[in-house]
Amino acid sequence: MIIISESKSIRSAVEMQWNELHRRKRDLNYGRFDASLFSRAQIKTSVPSWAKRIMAKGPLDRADDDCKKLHALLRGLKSFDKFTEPIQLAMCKAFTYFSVDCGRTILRRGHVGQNFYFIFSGSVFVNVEETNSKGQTFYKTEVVLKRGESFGELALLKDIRRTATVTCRESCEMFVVDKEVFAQVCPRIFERELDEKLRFLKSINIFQNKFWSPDKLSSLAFDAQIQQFKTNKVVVKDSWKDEWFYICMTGQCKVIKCLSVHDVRNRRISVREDHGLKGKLKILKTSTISSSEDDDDRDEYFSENEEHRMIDSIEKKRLLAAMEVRYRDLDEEEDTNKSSSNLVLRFREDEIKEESEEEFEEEDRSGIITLNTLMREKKRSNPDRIFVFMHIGNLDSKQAFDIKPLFEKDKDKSSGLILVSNGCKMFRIRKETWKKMMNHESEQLVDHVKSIADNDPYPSERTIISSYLQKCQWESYKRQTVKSALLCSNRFTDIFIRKSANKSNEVINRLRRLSAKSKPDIEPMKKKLNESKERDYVTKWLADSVQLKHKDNEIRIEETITIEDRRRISMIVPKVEKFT
Ligand SMILES: Nc1ncnc2c1ncn2[C@@H]1O[C@@H]2COP(=O)(O)O[C@H]2[C@H]1O
Repeated sequence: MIIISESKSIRSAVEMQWNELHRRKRDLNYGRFDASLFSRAQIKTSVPSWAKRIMAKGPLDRADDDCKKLHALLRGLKSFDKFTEPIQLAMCKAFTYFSVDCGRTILRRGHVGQNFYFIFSGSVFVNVEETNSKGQTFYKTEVVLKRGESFGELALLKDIRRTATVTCRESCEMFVVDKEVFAQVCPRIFERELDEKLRFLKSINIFQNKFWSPDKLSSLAFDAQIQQFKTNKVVVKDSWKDEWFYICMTGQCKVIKCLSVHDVRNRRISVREDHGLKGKLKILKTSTISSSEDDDDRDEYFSENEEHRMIDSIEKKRLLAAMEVRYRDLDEEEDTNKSSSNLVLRFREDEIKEESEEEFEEEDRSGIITLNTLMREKKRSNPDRIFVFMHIGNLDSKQAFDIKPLFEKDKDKSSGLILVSNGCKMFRIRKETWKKMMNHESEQLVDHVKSIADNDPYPSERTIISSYLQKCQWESYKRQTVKSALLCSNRFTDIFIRKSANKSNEVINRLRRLSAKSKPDIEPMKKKLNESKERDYVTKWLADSVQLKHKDNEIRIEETITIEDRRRISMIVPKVEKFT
């Protein structure tokens, strides 16, 4: 028999928020026609009445055909598919049907376990008790489980009390296995899962050490979870704040750093000027970000406004760009053999696609969001700030993600790294479990893990900011050179103005305004472009166009220019061809 607790349980903040939101929605929609009740999704996810009738029979009264029918209904559910077919059929003989309304408590932490549950429809909150720094206990939603997932196995497997409180998030339909049946058929499958986790742990660098006793590894494996993520789903929003420590089992993830331009501007980080542009290009004012060697060198081509304009255009495009940066650490910078082109960041506009509101809703329900949603969340919570998302590396199979937060405190409250799936299976260990375990471990073990953390492959925040600033400088330099090239070549400007007359008065006016200013000397700029190691197409094109000798037919400008330049240059390109 299934007993649902009638008394009110202590809710987590997430749960209360959810209930409040849904109460308001319900009030708002009261009396309205609910089309969702008739949607295909709804029809598909309710337990059919024939299945309920089968489950109303006792196990001995169920014919083989009944079991096969139930089996066909449940096949495809993630948790159910973990079991072998004979076990699945055995469970079909014993399943009972259970439906529960939103807000009810299904099982409570500390109680004796009686059942194991498969969720057929709806979703549940798994709430665990936590203690804050003041010693107060509170409930926190650990995870939201949905259709296809199961819960309630820990108490039955380990013969312990319930480890969490499970409450109903949306009205749920469940298939329930009694503990006796569970004890007969299920443990083997969980043992196999535990074996898989143990084998994986042992294959990871951090755990290959004689100081990890088999017992320690087993308890880590028992507490660990395996999760799968589809492409573009956010695995970790912030590595400093996440309560889990992740290792990639299969597939790959992108490691992304979110920079707030506001913070960048206020950090006094110097930009190394070692890529042929020394002393000339300071996008950021020396009052906000200093260049260590050249504070007094005010020979700037670009004002702060210039930078704002560039950032604004990014903003307008809602780009909050996912960028690619290959970096080198400032500490390594003595190695002058490395090409400065390593510092180039590339916009990945293609990755920022619009999402429909529906998709957004769906993600909210599952609790896992996409990178786009995370970007929007950031923007929404800090509307005055401009964020830049930089792709700083990848996480491949058997690699652990950002080990440092396991040892260090986030002293300066800077944000950590973001992990986004490219399609992956992840292994996660609760940081709390890890820390408790490490407290009792030998110093050698701690040193072993720390030494691995020290070889973390990700650049420091300082390096990332420095690389970003260099990128800004370079983009700005290129933009200014385009401007100069336009001004210097009368013929070019004339054609541009004439041909675009019908298209945009604004552009023409802007060009006229530019022409009114004094023309910069193009020769030093040309020299810089030629000297620069960054020989991309735009550079080449600009250098050549000044001499009116370029061969434009081969130039794939679309691939190489920044978003803002593209607007300006794409209008020019057809005319450029006439020079050949
Ligand atoms: N962090 C978690 N992630 C997913 N499920 C959990 C988590 N913690 C507890 N549970 C589930 O919640 C259940 C509570 O009862 P049990 O301890 O029997 O088994 C537990 C697990 O099935």
